[in-house]
Amino acid sequence: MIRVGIIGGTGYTGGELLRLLCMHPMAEVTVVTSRSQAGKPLEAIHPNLKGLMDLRFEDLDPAAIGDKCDVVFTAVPHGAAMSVVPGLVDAGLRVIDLSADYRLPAEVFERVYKKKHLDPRPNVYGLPELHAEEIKNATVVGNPGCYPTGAILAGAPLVRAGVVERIVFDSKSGISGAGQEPSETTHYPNVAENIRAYNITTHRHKAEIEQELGALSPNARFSFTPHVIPSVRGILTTAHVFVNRPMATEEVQSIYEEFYADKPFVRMNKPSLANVRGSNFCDISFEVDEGTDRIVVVSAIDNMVKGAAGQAIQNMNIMYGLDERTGIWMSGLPP
Ligand SMILES: NC(=O)C1=CN([C@@H]2O[C@H](COP(=O)(O)OP(=O)(O)OC[C@H]3O[C@@H](n4cnc5c(N)ncnc54)[C@H](OP(=O)(O)O)[C@@H]3O)[C@@H](O)[C@H]2O)C=CC1
Ligand SMILES: CC(=O)N[C@@H](CCC(=O)OP(=O)(O)O)C(=O)O
Repeated sequence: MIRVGIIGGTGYTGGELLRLLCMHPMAEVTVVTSRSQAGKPLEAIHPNLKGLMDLRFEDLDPAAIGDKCDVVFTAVPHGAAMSVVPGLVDAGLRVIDLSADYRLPAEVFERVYKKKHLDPRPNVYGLPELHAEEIKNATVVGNPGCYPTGAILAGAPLVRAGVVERIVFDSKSGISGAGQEPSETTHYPNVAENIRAYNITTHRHKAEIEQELGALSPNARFSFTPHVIPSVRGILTTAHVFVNRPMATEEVQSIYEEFYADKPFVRMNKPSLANVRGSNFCDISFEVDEGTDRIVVVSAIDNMVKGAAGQAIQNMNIMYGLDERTGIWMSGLPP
């Protein structure tokens, strides 16, 4: 059994890690930390866990966690993770960080997040469909952001094929992406029956998209605009892909099928938030805009699963030599 710790277990992604790990046959959660709820049972914050996990929230003590765990998920805000990760690594633990602290090189992080990086180290970008080999042996994995997961998976096959001039990503997210702390933007009357674009040209996730897709084709250009929609979960991304030569539907289809041939969590399937809710799938489809230089690619993920906790468990499976589907394959054990 892999012994698992969760730092920040009261939050949305911490709760989602707990929900999914209940179903993992090779992992056992042994420690869950919280600054605000230490001493209380998990079900005080996550009533869905009643009768499933007999644990209490604890204070964060890296040495004690080192004795009780093999791997730790840090599910805390940006900037907070890099304060705790060095202590966890010193205690002999492997870390999968759900925040943005280990996704970008320190100098890029400092420019984008306008914060000093306290723990610069080579980053392993935890998108298994692109980086499984590096993830296998990593000590610290930077789990991707939710928007970049849907955007990169939508664009990567055509970008790697060398046909892309430019992609404009237009993404719509459910409000759980903003975390459990209430705010004016998450207040029900401001979300219900409403759609809002924000950080229209400047969202911090553009740097992750540029890092990953730019590595596949250095001259391609990328734009990204996020929106919040009145849903709790899910991100639908429409990628307007401008290509440098005419392409037939059959050619695009075979580029996607080949790229994702052995990637079980990416399905060529009509994307809708309902089809991926609660699952680790990224569904993708496309349409060639005949007579123009545009191909429209659409992807859908659950931001809390493939965009966060599910992908983090997929990374853990790869780090421990398990089938990457273990515990997160909806029909139980992989065949
Ligand atoms: N929500 C989503 O869809 C996604 C989120 N992420 C990222 O994952 C991380 C967690 O997100 P999410 O679960 O939504 O966040 P939440 O705000 O829901 O939860 C974060 C938890 O971290 C703890 N915490 C808050 N501040 C600090 C701090 N300074 N030091 C230590 N612990 C702290 C809090 O628990 P307590 O006060 O009890 O200690 C809180 O419950 C974030 O970095 C987020 O950006 C990534 C992908 C998707
Ligand atoms: C709707 C919403 O507010 N979304 C968040 C992204 C959440 C996320 O998962 O990204 P990180 O892991 O990088 O925080 C935002 O735009 O900041």
